[in-house]
Amino acid sequence: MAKIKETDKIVFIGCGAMGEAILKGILQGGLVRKEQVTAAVPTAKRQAYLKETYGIPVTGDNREAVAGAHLVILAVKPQMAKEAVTGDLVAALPEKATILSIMGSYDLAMLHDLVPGHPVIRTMPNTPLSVGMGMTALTADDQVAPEVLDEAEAIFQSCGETVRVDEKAMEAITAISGCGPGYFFVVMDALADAGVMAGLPRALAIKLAAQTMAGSGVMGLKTGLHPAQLRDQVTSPGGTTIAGIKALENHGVRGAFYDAVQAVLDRSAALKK
Ligand SMILES: NC(=O)C1=CN([C@@H]2O[C@H](COP(=O)(O)OP(=O)(O)OC[C@H]3O[C@@H](n4cnc5c(N)ncnc54)[C@H](OP(=O)(O)O)[C@@H]3O)[C@@H](O)[C@H]2O)C=CC1
Ligand SMILES: O=C(O)[C@@H]1CCC=N1
Repeated sequence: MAKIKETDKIVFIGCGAMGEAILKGILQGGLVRKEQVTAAVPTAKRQAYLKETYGIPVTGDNREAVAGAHLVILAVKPQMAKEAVTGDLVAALPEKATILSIMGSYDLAMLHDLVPGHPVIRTMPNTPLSVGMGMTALTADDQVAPEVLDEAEAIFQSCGETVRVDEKAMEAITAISGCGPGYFFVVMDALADAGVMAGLPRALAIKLAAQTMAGSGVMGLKTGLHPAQLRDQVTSPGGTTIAGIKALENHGVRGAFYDAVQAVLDRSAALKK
């Protein structure tokens, strides 16, 4: 894993759910010292929380935050990008600063318009980053120095897996791993509800559903087997699991995922306009 120089300053513009997950990962993983990191968020409450929890410098002034920055992580909602990254902020950026965006539906061309003249990296992380199990895709323009891209990848490797991709894959990746935790929490909640219906206490039903999802995911990763083979291992002929799977298929579970992914692609395209 690439190292980040002790003299390099990393700045978060916006530090909510995802920004904090990345911040926690790089501090806990020892990738950077807390003195190297600065966060800029507008509300006093969030500023106080980040300062107290992580001991990092925090400010409400985005321009002040980027002074001396090596890497600027844009972790605001895409709808807030133009408000957060004003012309004044761009003027205050050090000439060599690289911009790393985690904003969904914000492509490299849009990033170049936002931060003209700076190398840009586009990423799509996900919330399991906060427990060291993230999945992050990265793509960059050819202005990004290879060592800076390595450092950017190291940030996300400190809290999960990474993959470098062509930009054209980013929207589909958003629909699978970026939004995926949302789908799986719906499934977890639904399975737990069904357990409650079958008479289990709520806390036990949630634990059974969550550990089963986590264990199945790890099996998929560790065995390298096709999901259909893993499903077959659970499914005795004439047994109980196949009865449950038939009910799921009757309810169109596969079609529901095709539709979910298509809905994200459509929404992403609409947001770009
Ligand atoms: N959540 C997810 O699963 C994923 C999110 N993303 C992307 O990450 C980005 C952030 O999402 P998420 O963390 O969920 O959002 P949050 O709403 O949790 O965080 C947004 C942050 O931006 C700050 N902010 C708002 N306006 C400004 C401004 N003008 N200047 C500086 N900071 C500002 C907020 O500050 P304050 O707290 O003070 O209001 C907050 O800290 C989005 O672009 C999203 O597409 C990508 C992958 C997954
Ligand atoms: O819903 C969103 O906008 C972000 C993008 C990927 C996951 N969450």
